[in-house]
Amino acid sequence: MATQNSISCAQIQNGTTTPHPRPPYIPNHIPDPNYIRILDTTLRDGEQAPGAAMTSEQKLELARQIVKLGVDIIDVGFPSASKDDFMAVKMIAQEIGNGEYEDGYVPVITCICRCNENDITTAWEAVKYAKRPRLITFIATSPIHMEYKLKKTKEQVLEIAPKMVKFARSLGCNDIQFAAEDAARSDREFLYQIFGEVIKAGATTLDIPDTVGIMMPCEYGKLIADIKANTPGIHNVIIATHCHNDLGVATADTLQVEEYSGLHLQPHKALVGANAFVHESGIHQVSYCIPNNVQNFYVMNLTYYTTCFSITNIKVKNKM
Ligand SMILES: CC(C)C(=O)C(=O)O
Repeated sequence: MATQNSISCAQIQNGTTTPHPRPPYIPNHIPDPNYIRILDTTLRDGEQAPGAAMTSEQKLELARQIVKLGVDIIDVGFPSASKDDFMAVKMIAQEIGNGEYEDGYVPVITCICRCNENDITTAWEAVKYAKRPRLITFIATSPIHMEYKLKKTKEQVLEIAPKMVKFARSLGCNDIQFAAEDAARSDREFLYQIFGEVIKAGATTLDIPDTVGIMMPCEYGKLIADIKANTPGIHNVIIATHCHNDLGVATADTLQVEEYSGLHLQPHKALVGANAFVHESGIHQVSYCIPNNVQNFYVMNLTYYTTCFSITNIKVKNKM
């Protein structure tokens, strides 16, 4: 399978390509504070872009290419969406999820499911064939989504989320990513509360999506920082970012995320890299920061990884 490990922030900062040893996989903890897990969601969120539908065979073929990048986690579909997507997840879990990278790492295979028993059971039936299966279960937490899409109150959502995480656990899944859909437009206090509850229920990763790509970089960075500072039990889980590019600011958002994670952009990145708009005569000096501690953090389909890995994974979503 893959020919190289994932990259570390030190590598990005130095612009080197020397493989950084991948730490052992523990669902809710990354033993090396300088290591950042990469989740590729081309086959799930990428495929949800209008007009981007793939057959299960095409998804399997693409999954065979994606693993060559050495990504840690692959989000491969939405099994409840269709029989074919169920098949795609199952086939990828069986083949790719039982393979091994050259460094001995077995990639995590994941898929999404709404916070209800049917979706979770269906998703588990599809993904459980992988050696390292993960479920991403999500529910909307913003007022607009809860009122008009879910037609549920905050209290109901707060009751459902931990209950469904426990349900997923009861099926035998010990790697559960909980996503607060539309987190960017959600009430902060509510986020701290629901995240605290799903951690207690057994979630191993918290996923904080800017679902409609609405946030400016400083706002997204502040959201992550606030969640880190205020969520009970946050040190027992991994934080996952998930930026959409609807306003064309996913790269900029990622740069802010960069500040909190200590994961730095390669200097030659077009437009935003340290070398952009700088010439050799030496009059433009650009400072470069040393990474902070980045324990328990990973990034997901961020645009500068799309540059590193040549994955195009930008999607347009219908707005609620
Ligand atoms: C379901 C979640 C993870 C999502 O894709 C989003 O909110 O953008």
